[in-house]
Amino acid sequence: MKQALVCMSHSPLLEHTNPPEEVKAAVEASFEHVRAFVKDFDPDLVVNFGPDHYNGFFQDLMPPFCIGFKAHGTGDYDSFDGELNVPTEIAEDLAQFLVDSDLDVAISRKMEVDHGAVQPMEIIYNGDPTVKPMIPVFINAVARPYTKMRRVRKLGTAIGEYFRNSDKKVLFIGSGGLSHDPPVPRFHEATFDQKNFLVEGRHPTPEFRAARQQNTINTAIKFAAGEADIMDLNPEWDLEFLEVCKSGKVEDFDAYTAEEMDRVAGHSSHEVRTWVAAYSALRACGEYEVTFDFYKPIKEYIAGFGVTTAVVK
Ligand SMILES: O=C(O)CCc1cccc(O)c1O
Ligand SMILES: [Fe+2]
Repeated sequence: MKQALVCMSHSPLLEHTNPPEEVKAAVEASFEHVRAFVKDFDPDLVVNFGPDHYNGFFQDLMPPFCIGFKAHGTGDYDSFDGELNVPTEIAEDLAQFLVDSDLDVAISRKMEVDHGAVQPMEIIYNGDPTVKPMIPVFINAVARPYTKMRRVRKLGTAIGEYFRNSDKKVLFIGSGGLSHDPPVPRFHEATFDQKNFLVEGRHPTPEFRAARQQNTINTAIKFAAGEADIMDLNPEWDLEFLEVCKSGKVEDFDAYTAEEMDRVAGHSSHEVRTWVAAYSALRACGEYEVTFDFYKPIKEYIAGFGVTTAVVK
């Protein structure tokens, strides 16, 4: 078994809000399963498909995709703050392969990644995402225009092709989703100050960051109480998406459009793009089997919370 996958929702609220005990226990049990799965697979290398929430990427220069040659964590919500363990030469070679495959990706030698990118690795490796070499692949999930899902699938497929015959054991990670609508400003609906933040907000003051995070926490608490002004979770949409993941028919992801996702699954449902890339990468390595899946809509986390593992058959 040379390739495996973990796709899971993330939420910065895991440590900040309080779902019922049985919900917390079920989520923790799913994390425990993922840890055991990865321990057993024992990857040599991780390819981490992650979104960003205006901590690393802003609208001064927003690429659809970016391969990190070097990267560090921004430490938002007490997530990992420091240099990540990126195998630069492999990342460079991968980027060349992608361009040669007609996939014109951006690259960064100083990529900043937030909780959305590092949380699965932190969960798997008890808080330390540097335990294994990791290539961070950024996928825009917050700023229009969104690439077609087909392009995300093609990116994932090409990355899978790159690793298909590698002698390294590769773990593909997708982080985010499923349906959810946390309070991330959207440019055309934003106030003057929010617009300024979306363009110029890199490296905020500690006070600004704390206020922003507190606003998300307050929204989650209100949402759980049925009082927040954000879109509801959509378990039906989530379960359907999980069925596509399980089917192995990654072309079926192409039918998802940004308009419909915004309308029915919330403005951050675009984070499932990371799953589409990861599942497409795995599929390019061979027929796969989903070996574990967990799902619960969790308002306290503002997330249709899904966790899956898969291996090439
Ligand atoms: O910090 C932010 O702007 C958004 C935080 C956030 C909240 C709930 C679910 C998520 O996936 C997420 O990222
Ligand atoms: Fe997120």
